[in-house]
Amino acid sequence: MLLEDVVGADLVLLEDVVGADLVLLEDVVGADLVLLEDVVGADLVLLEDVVGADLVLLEDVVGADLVLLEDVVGADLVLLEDVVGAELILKYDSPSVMQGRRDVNCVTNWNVPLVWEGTFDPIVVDSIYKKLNPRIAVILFAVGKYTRFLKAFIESGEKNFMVGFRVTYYIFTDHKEEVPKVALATGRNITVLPVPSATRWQDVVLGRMKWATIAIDQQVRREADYVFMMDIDSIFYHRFGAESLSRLSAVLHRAFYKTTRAHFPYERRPQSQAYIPADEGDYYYTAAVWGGYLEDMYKLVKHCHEQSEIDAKNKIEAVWQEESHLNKYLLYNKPTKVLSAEYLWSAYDKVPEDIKVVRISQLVKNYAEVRPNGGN
Ligand SMILES: CC(=O)N[C@H]1[C@@H](OP(=O)(O)OP(=O)(O)OC[C@H]2O[C@@H](n3ccc(=O)[nH]c3=O)[C@H](O)[C@@H]2O)O[C@H](CO)[C@H](O)[C@@H]1O
Ligand SMILES: [Mn+2]
Repeated sequence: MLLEDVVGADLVLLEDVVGADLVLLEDVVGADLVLLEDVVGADLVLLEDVVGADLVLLEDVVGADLVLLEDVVGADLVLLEDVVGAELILKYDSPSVMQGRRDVNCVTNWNVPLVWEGTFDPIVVDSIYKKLNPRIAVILFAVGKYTRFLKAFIESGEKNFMVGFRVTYYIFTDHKEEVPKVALATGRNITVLPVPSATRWQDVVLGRMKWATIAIDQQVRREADYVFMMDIDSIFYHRFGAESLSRLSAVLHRAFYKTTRAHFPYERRPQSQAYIPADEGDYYYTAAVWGGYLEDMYKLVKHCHEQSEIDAKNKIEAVWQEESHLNKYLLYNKPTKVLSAEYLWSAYDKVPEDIKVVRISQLVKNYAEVRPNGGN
């Protein structure tokens, strides 16, 4: 079975290929979707020079000795589902020491990656983490009127967030009846957790540190290897994959990544535990997307919760609530990966030249209408 020089098709579909010795797909250029399904009994399944496909999906490949992916370039995602019994070999161009992004810095001054589109091969990265098959928890809050954001967040997450990995969305809400039924891929789940209603939005955002600490202690620790914390008022538009994983990964806030510390909205009052002196600071990180190894995340959320309790006793609330405490923590406990603002953009802002893809973006919302005490 041979398919060669397929150029410009939207969909290339090979289904129910039974009993062929060799299944060969070669020079498939510009297809949106390349789908190989129910290939039974072939000795060798070979995908070569598949260029520019959005998604390459191999499903139910049974009884092949070898599945060889050679020069599959530019796909956002290569997904192998129920490929049973075959040895998988990935072949790709030799990585270059000389070529790469030149328009942005790709490493921090403590020598960890600063992740941008073009600094990693998504297929190679995913295949590394696939072997570990990590369980990924996403801790979310949908309190009060914010339940309206759940459906689009999860539906778009299913298409773009850690596709092919095991993911559980832990949703803290005071309106569990408003959690939508969303079709999830295999290995993916939703767990709903109760949280009290709030009269101040500040209590919800700051309280995220407390409830995450409790949830990890009581449940998540047994069920996940990595934890992400995310705002719910966002939509995924593009791949957000295993390149984001590390012990502690934080995202550059889109509004401040081109400025210097003098302009960062850190907590500058020494009375708060989140205080950062004027001549200190690396980056300004958003509290709307961040993640890491479960125990590293636990230490972080617990510490920030305790710091905010001390603040409360002293009758002070950090200027940007949990985000201020997060920034303080990350200044003295450096993240092991820094993700560019691709990992959280906003519909409020134009996308500049250096942001090649918007992976997830905050929605425009009517703050006064959606928050219990209005305003921002
Ligand atoms: C891009 C960015 O930097 N975002 C930060 C900014 O976001 P925003 O101004 O977008 O804050 P927000 O209103 O989205 O609140 C943060 C999150 O808390 C939850 N929520 C909030 C209020 C409420 O009544 N119910 C509810 O469920 C919900 O998950 C929401 O997404 O300011 C917040 C408060 O300082 C947080 O630091 C956010 O991370
Ligand atoms: Mn938000």
